[in-house]
This record gives sequence, C-alpha cells and structure tokens, in this order.
Amino acid sequence: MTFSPLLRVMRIIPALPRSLVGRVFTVFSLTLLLSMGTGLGLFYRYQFLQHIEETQDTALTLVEVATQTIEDSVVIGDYDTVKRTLGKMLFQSPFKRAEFIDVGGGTIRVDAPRVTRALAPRWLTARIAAKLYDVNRIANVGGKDYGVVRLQFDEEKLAAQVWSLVLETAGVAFVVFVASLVLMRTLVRRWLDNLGRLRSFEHDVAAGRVTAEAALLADAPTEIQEAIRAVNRSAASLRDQFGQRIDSLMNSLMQHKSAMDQAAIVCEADAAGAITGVNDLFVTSSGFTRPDVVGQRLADVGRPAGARLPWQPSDRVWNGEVVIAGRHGRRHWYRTIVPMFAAPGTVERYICIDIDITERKEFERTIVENAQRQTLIAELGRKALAANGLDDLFADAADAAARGLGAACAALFETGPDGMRVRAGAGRLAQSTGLQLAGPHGDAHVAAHGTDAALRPWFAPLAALHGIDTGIDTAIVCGERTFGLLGVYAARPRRFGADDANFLHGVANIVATAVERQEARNRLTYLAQYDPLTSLPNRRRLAHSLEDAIAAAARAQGRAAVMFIDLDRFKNVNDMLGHGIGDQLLVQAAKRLSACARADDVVARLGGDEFALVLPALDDDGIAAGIGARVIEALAQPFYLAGQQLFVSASVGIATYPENGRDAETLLKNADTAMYGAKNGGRNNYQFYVAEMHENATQRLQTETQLRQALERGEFLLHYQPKLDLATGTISGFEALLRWNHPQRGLVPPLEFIAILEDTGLILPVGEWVIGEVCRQLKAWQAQGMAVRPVAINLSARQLQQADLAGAVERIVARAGVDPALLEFELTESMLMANPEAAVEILARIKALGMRLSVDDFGTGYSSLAYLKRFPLDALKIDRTFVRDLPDDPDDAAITKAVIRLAHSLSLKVVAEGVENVDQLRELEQYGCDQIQGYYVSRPVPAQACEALLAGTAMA
Ligand SMILES: Nc1nc2c(ncn2[C@@H]2O[C@@H]3COP(=O)(O)O[C@H]4[C@@H](O)[C@H](n5cnc6c(=O)[nH]c(N)nc65)O[C@@H]4COP(=O)(O)O[C@H]3[C@H]2O)c(=O)[nH]1
Repeated sequence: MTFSPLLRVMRIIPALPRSLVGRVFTVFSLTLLLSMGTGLGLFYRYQFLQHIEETQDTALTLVEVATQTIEDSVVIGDYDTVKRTLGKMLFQSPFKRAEFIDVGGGTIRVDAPRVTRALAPRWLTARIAAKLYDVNRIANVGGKDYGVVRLQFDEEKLAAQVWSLVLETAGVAFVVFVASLVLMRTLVRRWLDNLGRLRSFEHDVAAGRVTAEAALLADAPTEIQEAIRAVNRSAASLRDQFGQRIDSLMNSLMQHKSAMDQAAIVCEADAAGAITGVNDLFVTSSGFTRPDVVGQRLADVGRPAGARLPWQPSDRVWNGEVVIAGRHGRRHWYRTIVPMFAAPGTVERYICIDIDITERKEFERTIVENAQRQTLIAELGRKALAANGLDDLFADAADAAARGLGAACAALFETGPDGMRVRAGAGRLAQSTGLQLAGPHGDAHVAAHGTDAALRPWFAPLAALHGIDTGIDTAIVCGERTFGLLGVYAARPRRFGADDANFLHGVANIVATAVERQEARNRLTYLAQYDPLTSLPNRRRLAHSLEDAIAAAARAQGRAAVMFIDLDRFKNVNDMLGHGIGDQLLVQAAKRLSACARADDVVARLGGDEFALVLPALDDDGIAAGIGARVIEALAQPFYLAGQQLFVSASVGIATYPENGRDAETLLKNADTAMYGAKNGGRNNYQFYVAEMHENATQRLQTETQLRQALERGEFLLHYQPKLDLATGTISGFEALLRWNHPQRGLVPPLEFIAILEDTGLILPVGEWVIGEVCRQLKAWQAQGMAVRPVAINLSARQLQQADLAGAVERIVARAGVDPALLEFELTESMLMANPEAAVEILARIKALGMRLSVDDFGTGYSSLAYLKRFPLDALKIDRTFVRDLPDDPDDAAITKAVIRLAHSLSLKVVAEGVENVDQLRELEQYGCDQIQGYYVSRPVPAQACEALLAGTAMA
C-alpha cells in the first residue's frame, strides 16, 4: 500500500517515449511543470491572502476615514455631503457599495459605477467573497450615535484583479517554461548527439573497420564521455578477445581440417558440381591423381559404367552410398555433400566428405554370403539325411557348391582305378556327368585341396571345353580314404579365399558323410546276409538258400542236403594263438570249403568255427558223402599261419531232404546233431544224420546241465595212477585223474565230460577244485603217516589262460598248507606251444612257487626246441600212442628213443605213458626211460588204495 503511488508512477514508465531525448524532455517538462505549478500556486496563494488582508485593512481604514468625514455632516443632517463623501470613497476602492444607515433606519446608499472588466472564474470570486467581510463603523459624535457607515466589498472586482495577476504571472511562467524546455532540449540533443556518433562507429565496425573508435565532442558531458570511452575500451577489449578467439578458431579449424583430411576423403566442388580440389586421402583411396579428377563432375568421378548418377547439384545436404571404380578396384564410400552458401539460397560451392566403408561392405557381404552358404549347407545336409541314393545328392552338392561360391560351374569327381569320373556337374559342367577323365587316380591328389586356384592338369580338357579360367577344389575324404574331389570353377580370373575353401570343405564333408552313411548302409545290408570275415553267406542267407533248395527239390520231387561242418579244436587255436590267427584260419578254411563245393552249392559260415554247405540237387547220398569226405580231407591239411603249421580237423554232419526234415530249420538242426555224432565218433569224420543222434545230442545237453550242478553236489572225485621209477622200482608219484560219480551212470570217465567242462568254462572252478582236493588228500595221507609222493595234476588250456593261474594255485596251496614240492602240473605240448611266450611266463611263476612241471602227451604236438629249452620243465611224458606198439613198431621205437634222448639232453626226466606190458617196460628201460605209468603198474585207483600200492612198490 505504501508503494502504491510509486507503483503507479512506475507503471507510467513504459508509456514514456522510447528515445532518451524524448524521455529526458518529458521528465524535465513534467518536473518543470510540476515545480512551476507548485511555485505559482504557492505564490498565488500568498498573494491572494496578502491582497485580501491588505484590502480588509484598507477597508477598515476607509470606513474609519469615511465615518470621520461624514460625522459632521451627519450631525447636521447634510446627507448630500454624506452621499458625496461616500461616493468619493467608492472611487477606485475595492467596494461596490457604501451605505450610511441612520439610527432611524434611513439609508444613504452609493453604488460604485459598474466597470466592464475581465471576468474571473466563479470559484475565485466565491473564494474572495468568503474571505472578505463588510466593514461597519458607527458614526458617534459627542457620544451620540448617528448611524452606521457600511462598506460592501466588490468581490468581482477583487477577483478580477487577482485573476489578472494570475494570468500575468502564468503567462510569464509559461514563457519561461517554454524557453526552458527549448533550451533544455537543445542542450540534451547536443549532448546526446555524442551517443549518436556511436552509430557511425557501428557502421565503421560493420564495414569492417574494426579498429575504428567512437568520436567525442569536446563539450560532451562527462558521463557520456565516460560511456563512449568505455565503449571504445570495450570495443578494443573485444577486438583483442575476438582476435584471440578467431586465432584459436582458425587454429582449431585447421586442426579439424587436418583431422578430417586424415579421417575422411574430402573434395570440393564448385556450384556446378565440378571438382576443384581433393585431399590426399581421396587420391590414395581412389587411386586417381588430382589432375585426373579436378575439373570433372563430382557425380561422374569413379562412376562405374552404366551406374546411375547418385547426386545432382542442389541446395540440400545429400547423403548416400556411392561405389567408386577406382584405380585399385571398387571402393564403397559413404558420401555427404554439403552445399556452402554465398548468400541465402545461393550455393557457392560443395564440400564432399566420403568415408570409405569398403571393408564394412565387404564384411556385410561376407555375412550375407556366409548366411546364404549356411543355408545351402543346411539344405544340403537335410537332403543328405533324406537321400536314398547318392546321385541326386552329388548333383545337389555340385549345385550348392557353385551357387555358394557364385561360380559358373562345379563338378563332383569320384576317384577310380582309371582316374577321375564326373559323378555330377552343375552349370556348364552339368552335361559332363559320367565323363571319365584320364589322369591321377587313387590317393594321388589327396593333399591337393584348399585354396589353390590353379586348374589341375587332368581337368584341362574340360576347362578348355567350357571356357573355365580358374577353380578351387577340395577332397571328399571318407574316413581314411579319399572318395573324390569337389571342384568349383570360374569363367573369369578369380581369387578364391579361405572362406570359399571352408564352404567347399563343408559341402565336401556333407558329401563324405552321406557317402559314408550310404556305404555303411550297404555294409549293413551286406552284413545282414554275409559274414564279414570270410565273405561267405551268413546263417540268415543260408536259411534262405536252404529254403530255396528245399522248394526246388520239392518241385522236382528230388532231394537236397545240408552239411554242418565244425572245426575240431578250433577253440584251442583261438585261445592259444589269439583271435587274429583264429580268424586267418577261418578264412583259409572257408576258401577250402568253397573249393570243395560244386557250382550250385552254397557255402555259408554260421558263426564261430561252424560252416554249412547246402547241396541243392542231390541225386544220391554218395555225392553228399563224397563232398563230406572232400571237406574232411581239405580241412585236415595243415594250415600255415604266423610262420607255423597248424592242424585242425573237421567234424561234418549231413542231413538230407526229405528224409531228415522238410524245412530248413529242422534240416540244419539235424545236420548239427549229425556233426556232434561225428565229433563223438572221434572227430575228423562225417556222419549222416540218424534218428539216434538226436538222442545223443539230447544226452549231451543233459550232461551239460548235470555237470553244472555236479561240483555243488560233490559228485566229482579223484583217482590216482602211480608212476614207477625204473631205476629204483619204487612209486615215484601219482597222477590225479578226475572222475564224475554220476547218480545214475556211476563213474563217468573224464573224456566224456572234460570237453564239455572246457566248452562251458566249468573247467575253471572244477580245475581249482582238483588242486584243492589233491592238497587235501596229501594232507590226509600225511596225517595217516603215509610217505607221500608228488601228485601230478592235469591243467587244461582254459586254465592256462586264466588271468592269475599262478596266484590262484599259490592261494589254494597256501591255504591247505601243503609243501609245493609235492605238486606237479601236467600241460599238453599243444597248450604250451599255442602261446609259448605267455606260457614261459606262467610256468616260471608256478615254478617259482616250488612246484614241478611236465609236458603231457609229448610227441603229438609240434614243439619248438627253442621254447622247450626256455620252459622251466622237470619232465616229458611220452604219449601212449608211441608206447602202445612198442617194441614192434620201429617208428614208435625210434620216436620214443629220440624223445628220451632229447629230454635227457635238456636235463628232463622222461615218463612213458600207457605201459601195459612187461615188453614195453623192458624196451623203455633199454631206451633209458626214467619212469613209466600205465595199467602194467596200476590202473587209476581211489585214494584209499594208494597206501597199499606204496606198500608193494617193488616190482618183480
Ligand atoms: N589205454 C590205456 N590207458 C591208460 C593206461 N594208463 C593210463 N591210462 C589212461 O590214460 C589217461 C592218462 O591221462 P592223460 O593222458 O592225462 O589224459 C587225461 C587227461 O587229459 C584228462 N583228465 C583227467 N583228469 C583230469 C583233470 O583233473 N583235469 C584235466 N584238465 N584233465 C583231466 O582226461 C584224460 C583221460 O583221463 P582218463 O580217462 O583217466 O585216462 C587216463 C588213464 O586212465 C594204459 O596203460 N592204457
């Protein structure tokens, strides 16, 4: 509230004139006006009051004078004089009326003549009228009142006088006021003219005269002088500052330009788009020289033939990608063309900035290309998975390879014995499918794959035919072998890169995988019907062949036969000499069998060492018998494997249609049964199926089942056969011989079940039982106080292969607490020679335990003397087949003598087996044999009988 008048005044400010002169003038005028008004007002007021006061005083004086003047006249009643006196008094007085009112109320009135005069404002007249009062004076003469003299003021006259004064002074004041204003305005304008000079200073600066200074008038007011000086100083300071800024800006500009020259390809063009200059980067990046490009149209430089003009001169900034066919090849530039204006709307020149994005473009192209290639690979992979045959896939692969590399053509070659064969072609080579190209073959080119773009010599004829300039190829490698080559070829010179090679590899790998899969499929199909080892039909195919033969025989009302062939003792070969030798033996056996067969016969391998022979058209049994005999004969011949001679015989069973069965399964089963018959019949023979054989086979199966329980049931026992020392005539030891006490059959000899134990693997626990039982018996004999002799135990081939035979023996013997020297192990010659190195090691370990070792059935096998020396043996046992015909058979005698000499030369004892009579004894004695064993001394006897034998050891 307090500031409201001030605020009101402030509100006026915007209404003031905008120019300083106007404002100063206005303010000065107002101030002057206000001052003068106030002064005049106060003056008028003072004058007015003073005038009123003076007039009042004058009126009092006049009334006094008038009264005194008329007193005499009044006394005398000279009213004319009174009247005249009153009239005189009015002359030039401020009264308009003078009256004398006598005590009787009579009035002498004199009015002042009316004078026309300027009228004062009513308010002034009223105000004067209010201030003045009429003056009255009592005329008293001699103490007697004669009346009253009254004077009435003429307020109009007085107002006119006052108003006249006001007007005069106001007029003077106005003149002074106007004069003051004119003077003031003139002076202010003159002083402010100095500021006006700043405008010319501005023009000078605008005109580029930056060093110009604002001029000063000598009489300029100090403040303005200060202000202009300040302006000049500021201008100078700004000049300095701008100068520095400009220097810095120029410097910065130069650096920017230099940086831009380093980073960007820059060129300038005139308003018409013709190049006026280029930077170094333009030259290096494009390969063009400055003279090449200066003067040329910007839109045309490096433009590949036929390319659309990407830019036309315009007043707008242009952005876009351009392809420049430079001297170093095509470059991708990202271009920005900025118009530079001379004046609004008038382009003076163009700055063209290019960023080389060739690498990015290449990268993008590579990504797109890779994506396309991945798609092609994936697509080909899908086709490969679904493909049934390879031809379509090869064509797809060639097509994918050509498309993936964007090449004119591609081909897939298969390596063959005669060179390269075009398996599929794409593009120009599509018609070459099936073409055979002479040249390298096999694996000659395996290493020749990769990014080598040179065309191979053998491809040259095709290249010439189809206008192929260059190419890349890669090998299609299936596992260990090279299937062929996948090549991609271009009509124009082209450099294939690592990415191209990788893609081609990918395609080739898919092809290789498909080839491998196809081959695996073929192989599976083959394996489903053929035996991979011998390449003979397998059991399944044999069944079909047999069915076909049966059907044919049935149609012809003829006969057919199937022969079941099993190799005797093949298991031993396999176990002793290893599977490699076993396989070789089977292959050779298969060949021999095939040689025995007739053209229409089918030879098959059923598995393991079992073969079969289908004889489709059988006129009579004689033919089957003949072929059976041929088979026996063929397989009885020695096999030469791993540098040694091996003998295996065969057992052959023959079943005929329709007698022995009307279907393939029955016939084969019966042939199998017949084969067992042959085996039981001493092996190395053939037998036709007869109904009883079925009985035997069943019997064997039953035996096998019973044997499995025999050990648990304690049905095994040992008999002991003594050995006689010929030098002393005393029993030098025993041989433990296994017996099976069958609940129904009684004592079963080992030859009837040892083979089954071996076949079923039961020989291992039974063998351990034998060792344990011998130990137990020895302890029992010792406990009886018997002078115990060493006991020999037979080991089978399977036991020799037992992982830790020596360890098992050691544990059993240690557990029993038997002196190891009381134990002897007999191993057959063929067992030892099957894998002599392993045998040397095992025997050494057993020997180290303190036990004795001897070779059983010596002479029936094929011992290597070198190994014989290395085995830690104690004795050789001459097989009883050599002893049987002594002394009559000179051959046996010679062999026996030789064996005895050989054994002695190796410091080995010799035991002759199967001595049944005294002649044999004498003969052997003569040969120097150390010990004998046989029925002549004693048959194998139960343990209880041994003591009696020992008691009567001395021979007659
Ligand atoms: N004709 C004739 N034969 C005689 C004469 N003296 C002994 N023999 C028989 O010849 C065989 C000698 O045993 P081997 O050659 O080791 O031949 C043994 C041996 O290879 C095997 N064998 C016996 N017991 C075991 C055993 O516990 N383990 C293993 N692995 N094989 C055993 O069984 C084969 C046969 O044993 P056995 O039937 O007990 O037959 C015994 C014995 O009774 C004789 O003067 N004339």
